[in-house]
Amino acid sequence: MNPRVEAGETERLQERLRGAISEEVPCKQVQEKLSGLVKNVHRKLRRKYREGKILNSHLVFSTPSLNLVVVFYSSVSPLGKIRLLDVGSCFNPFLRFDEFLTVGIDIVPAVESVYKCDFLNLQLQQPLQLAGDAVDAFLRHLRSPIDALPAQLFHAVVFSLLLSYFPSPYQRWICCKKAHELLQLHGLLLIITPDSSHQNRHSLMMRSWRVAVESLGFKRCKYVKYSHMHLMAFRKVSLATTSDLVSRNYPEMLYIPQDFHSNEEEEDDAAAPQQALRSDMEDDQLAWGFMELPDTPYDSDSGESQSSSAPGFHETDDPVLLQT
Ligand SMILES: C[S@@+](CC[C@H](N)C(=O)[O-])C[C@H]1O[C@@H](n2cnc3c(N)ncnc32)[C@H](O)[C@@H]1O
Repeated sequence: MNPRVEAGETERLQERLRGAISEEVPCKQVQEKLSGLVKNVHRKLRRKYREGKILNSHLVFSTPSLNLVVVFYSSVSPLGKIRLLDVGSCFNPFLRFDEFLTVGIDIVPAVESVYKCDFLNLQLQQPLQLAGDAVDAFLRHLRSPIDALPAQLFHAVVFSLLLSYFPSPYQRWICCKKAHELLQLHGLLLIITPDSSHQNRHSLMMRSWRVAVESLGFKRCKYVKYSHMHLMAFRKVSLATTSDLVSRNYPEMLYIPQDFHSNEEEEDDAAAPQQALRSDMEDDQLAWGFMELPDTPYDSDSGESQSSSAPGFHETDDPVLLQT
């Protein structure tokens, strides 16, 4: 049971969910607009990074996840590259890592190497019946825009700062479901999602996400909380999803605090432009908020602090990784 769903709240949530589903098509234009706005912030962040003012947020966030993918697959697939799909890739940050055959997709790509693709509307096709080399060749010859991909194509799918971008839990759910279909059995889904609170205030939310994602046929094998970030790795352990999807309302378990803001609150925000405008100093502070130090993780899901100083890679409960 979703811990946030109390008596009487279920109906309201279902109402919102129904609204979100029916609004999906016009939503595309809104998302493209939103995406443009976010890209401006990213452009600013990258400029400041180049000027030496901040670290590259993506690389800092992603390092532990990269370690996880590389360690995992070096045992399973010693030959060939790790086929990695970066959804909402923006500027293709994984391209520079030799270990990966990276496919970056985005609804509004910021660089030419990223393929244009609306992941929510991506069509899934039958898996390719090809040898590994031929699958790699297929990926190297993709053309933009991508409207469809074969199932079971990738070793890893990355959602870095993607899920919280969507305005409805149902859309986050669709993303996780597509990731499950696109992954080979034992493949990894890596989710990196921001958290406004550096305490473990949102640990119930993360537990809720875990239940929802696992119901699709995943098993969580890694979780790290940085002060303003959650990193989760899920392994695809089953080709099938659970059969009680509807009765358990799993999609709504992928909630974020903003989902519970009322329309009035949203309108108040929109009607107060001077509050939304930030000074350069506030922008800098925001940028610093994106910067994470990889040596201060703690597991807010268990309530335990992780004291190891190894930068963000502490594997304790993944049987395959333990064998390596
Ligand atoms: C917050 S940015 C994250 C960028 C990058 N992954 C990172 O970690 O820095 C979210 C990205 O998701 C993209 N996006 C939003 N909706 C999408 C969709 N339906 N399909 C593909 N990408 C989408 C946006 O264009 C944006 O580039």
